[in-house]
Amino acid sequence: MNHLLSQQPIKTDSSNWFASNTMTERFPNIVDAVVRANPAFPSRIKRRLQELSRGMQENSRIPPLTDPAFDKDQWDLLWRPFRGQRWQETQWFFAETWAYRLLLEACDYFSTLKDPFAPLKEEELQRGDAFWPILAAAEARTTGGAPGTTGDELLQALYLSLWGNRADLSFSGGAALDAAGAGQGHLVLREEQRALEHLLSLKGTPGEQATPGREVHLVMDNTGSELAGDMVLCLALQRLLGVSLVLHLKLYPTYVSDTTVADLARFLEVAALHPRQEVRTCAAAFASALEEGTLRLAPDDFWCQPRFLDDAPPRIGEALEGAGLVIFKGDLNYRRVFHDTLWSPETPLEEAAGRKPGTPWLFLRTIKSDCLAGVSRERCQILQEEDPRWRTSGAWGLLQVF
Ligand SMILES: O=P(O)(O)OC[C@@]1(O)O[C@H](CO)[C@@H](O)[C@@H]1O
Repeated sequence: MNHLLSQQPIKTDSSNWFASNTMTERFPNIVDAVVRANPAFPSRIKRRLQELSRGMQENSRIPPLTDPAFDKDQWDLLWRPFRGQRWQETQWFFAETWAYRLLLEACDYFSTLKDPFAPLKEEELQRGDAFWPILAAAEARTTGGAPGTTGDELLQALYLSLWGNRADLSFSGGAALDAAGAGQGHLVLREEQRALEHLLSLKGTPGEQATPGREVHLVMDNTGSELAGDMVLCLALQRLLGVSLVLHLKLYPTYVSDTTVADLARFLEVAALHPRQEVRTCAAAFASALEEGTLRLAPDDFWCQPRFLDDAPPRIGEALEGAGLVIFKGDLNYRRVFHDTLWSPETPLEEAAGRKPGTPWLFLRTIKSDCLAGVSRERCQILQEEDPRWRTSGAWGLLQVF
C-alpha cells in the first residue's frame, strides 16, 4: 500500500497513486469524453478543453479563472493559496474540484447554462439501467413475501441508496458502471444497528407535524442510478417514519454526474414515461412529496467548491446542525467531511472531522478513494489481503455512523 500516512490532505504527487493518476489520466479522459459527447462544440471550446487537459498532463501551473462569472470572486479567493502550484504537486481535493470549475469555464457554461455533462447523464437515463434500484425495491416488496419489519425495509432502502453510488460517471471516466449493486458482503463497515436506532428515534406518531428536529437531510451525490436509490430511500423514510426531508444538491454541474435540480427534473420526466409501472409510481410519489413540501430541494454552490465541511457557511452548517439526522452520500462528501486526509484508519471520526456534530451523521459510500477513518486496523489488513484495490475500486461499501 503506497500510502504515506500523513495528517495533511492527499496530494496529487507521487505520494498517492490514485490522486496523481486523476490529474494525469482520469481527468483528461473525462475531458475527452465530454468533447466526444458534445460534437457541436465550436473549435475554440475544444481548444480550451485540450489546453486544460494538456496542462495537467504536462504538470503546468494551475491557472486562475479568466472569464467573468457570478462566483469568480469567490473562486479567485479559493485559488489564491494554491497560486504558482502545479497540477501534479498540489492538494487533490482542491485540484480536482478546481479542474471541474475550469472545465465549465472552457465550455462557456456560465454564459449558456448548457450542461456539458448532460449527454453523458442522458445516455444513462435512456439506456434504462438507471432505474434498477427502484425495480429492485419493488421486486423485494412483491417477491419478499410478508413485508419485513420496519427495520428490514429501512435497511433495504439504505443499501439501495448506498450501492446506487457505484454508478459515478466521474469515477468511471464518463461511462456508467454496471447496474448491478454489489453484494452486502462487500462492506468495509456496516453499522446497521446504530443507523436504525437513529432513524427509528425520528418516527413520528400518525399525523404528527414534521419538525426540523425530525427532518432528515440528505447530502446528495450522483444522478442516474444513485438518484434512483436515493428516491427509494426518501420515500421509505417518509412512509415508515413520517419524516420530512431536505435534499442538498449541487447548484451547477460538477464531477460529471453530480445531481443538480435540472438533473432531478429530467430524471422524473424520463421516469414518468418508463415502461415499468413501478418506476412511474415511484416518480409520481416523489413528485407529489415535492409538491406537498414534505421533501424540499436545497441547491447550493458550496457543494461545488473545494471547501471542507468545517468551512461551510452558516446557511449550510446551521441547516445540518438543526436536522434530526444527516445522510452523506458518496465518496466526495466523505472526503469533504474528513479533510480528504490519509488518516490512520482507526482514527476516531471526531479527530478526522475536527468536530463532533450536534446530530447523528450517516455515511452511505462506495469507497473510491483513500480517505478513511473510524475503521479498525485489523479490518483494513484483512481487506488489503483480500483485495489490494479495496480503497479505490468502488467495489466496497461503507455504512458508517458518526
Ligand atoms: O462522490 P462520488 O461520486 O461517490 O465519487 C467522486 C469521487 O470521489 O470519486 C473519484 C475517486 O475518488 C474522485 O475523483 C471523485 O472525487
